[in-house]
Amino acid sequence: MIERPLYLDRIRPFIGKPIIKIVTGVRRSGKSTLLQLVRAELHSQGVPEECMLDINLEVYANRHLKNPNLLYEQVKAWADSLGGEQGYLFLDEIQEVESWEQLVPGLQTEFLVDIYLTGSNAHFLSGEFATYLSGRYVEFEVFPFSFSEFVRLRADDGVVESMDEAFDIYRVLGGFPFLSYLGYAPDPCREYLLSIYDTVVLKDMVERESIKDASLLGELLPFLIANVGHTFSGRSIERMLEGENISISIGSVLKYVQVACDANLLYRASRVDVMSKKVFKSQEKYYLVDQGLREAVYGNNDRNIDQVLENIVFLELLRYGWSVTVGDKPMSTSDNGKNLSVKSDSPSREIDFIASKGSRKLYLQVCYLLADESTIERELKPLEELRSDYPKYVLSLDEVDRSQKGIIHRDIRAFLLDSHNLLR
Ligand SMILES: Nc1ncnc2c1ncn2[C@@H]1O[C@H](COP(=O)(O)OP(=O)(O)OP(=O)(O)O)[C@@H](O)[C@H]1O
Repeated sequence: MIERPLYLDRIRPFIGKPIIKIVTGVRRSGKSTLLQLVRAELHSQGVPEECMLDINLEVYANRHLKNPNLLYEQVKAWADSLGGEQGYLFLDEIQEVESWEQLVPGLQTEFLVDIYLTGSNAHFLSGEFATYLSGRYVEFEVFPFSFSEFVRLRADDGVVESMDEAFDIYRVLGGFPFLSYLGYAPDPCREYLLSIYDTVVLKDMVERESIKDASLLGELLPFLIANVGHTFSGRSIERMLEGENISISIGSVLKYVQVACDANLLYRASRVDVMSKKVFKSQEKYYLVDQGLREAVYGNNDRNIDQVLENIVFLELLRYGWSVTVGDKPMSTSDNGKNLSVKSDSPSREIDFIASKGSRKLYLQVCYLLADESTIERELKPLEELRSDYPKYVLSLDEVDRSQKGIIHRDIRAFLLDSHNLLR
């Protein structure tokens, strides 16, 4: 098991404080394991085992605890036994408990225990949840491994390889932690990733949202996954699917896309005019929570390398808490706006990502190789024309440094390995 300082550093200030800690994220991204890391940290600080109660509500042996009254009784018995010592309560897959959002805040106030919950995001979005827990929780979203976590895990597993070799695996198979147990062998990894995909679709989308036409969703999702990083509109998708004899209304497209976002499968980057800050409706781009899922569902990660690299950088920015939009028409503009942006369709005018975090901002272009003068011009020009003191990056797989005119060129792999310093 590798440490995940990216998340632990964020959770740490809240440990022992009277606020509920909720760990969300796509299935199998490492939420339960993160809670184990929190427990290990408490342990190393001298918190005795009996002061921690860990209940996984998906385990068969705990099925009776899905009844909130029985869960309440069990927590009460444990809390009473602590004789005034601080208790730490870990409830894994809390959505399994009926009306959990009514139970949990009461546990905190009645027994003064420090509470940690996990569940997939889709389950934390209900109106009920907001009513009962508003202002009483902090949320931490866990993503599959970043490239640097992936490299750390490979090193822990004793694998000796170059950064390029490691990245070639990562950009195809992605960062789901369990893949290391499969030795990153392509076929078993593909099967494993498809099983995650199927579970997310079935449990977090179809069942939860009571989607009647699951087969339509099954047709739409692979299409969206194939097109990550491309500009999207409900109408363009409707038309393209029509070409394949699939009939779907714009309303259904938009609804299904939202459901995929709620399930932490897709992430939206809206497009903004860098000058006016106007948001262009329906010209968004979507990215997938993990590029390995794209390879499993659609394939072609090797061929569609530009899209995959964009996806990797977008997710890295989210991991570090940046908000990301797509930037349009950056000609002769200055930048006081918030958010990160994506490319427009007029090549010389787009900026792949505008990322914002508090008062910080970054402009980033992502491409495979700055192979010729026209590519260099296309990628660098929009940044050159932007009058801004914020850092401007061009990220590619070139090893030759093409930094110029205030634009920092970085090898994507090196950027990702240094993101703890650059993006924190
Ligand atoms: N930090 C880590 N180091 C090594 N392996 C990990 C790490 N985190 C998770 N894993 C492995 O990945 C798999 C999934 O992890 P985990 O069960 O924590 O995910 P989860 O998000 O809680 O899953 P689910 O959504 O199904 O509840 C497990 O096999 C676990 O051992």
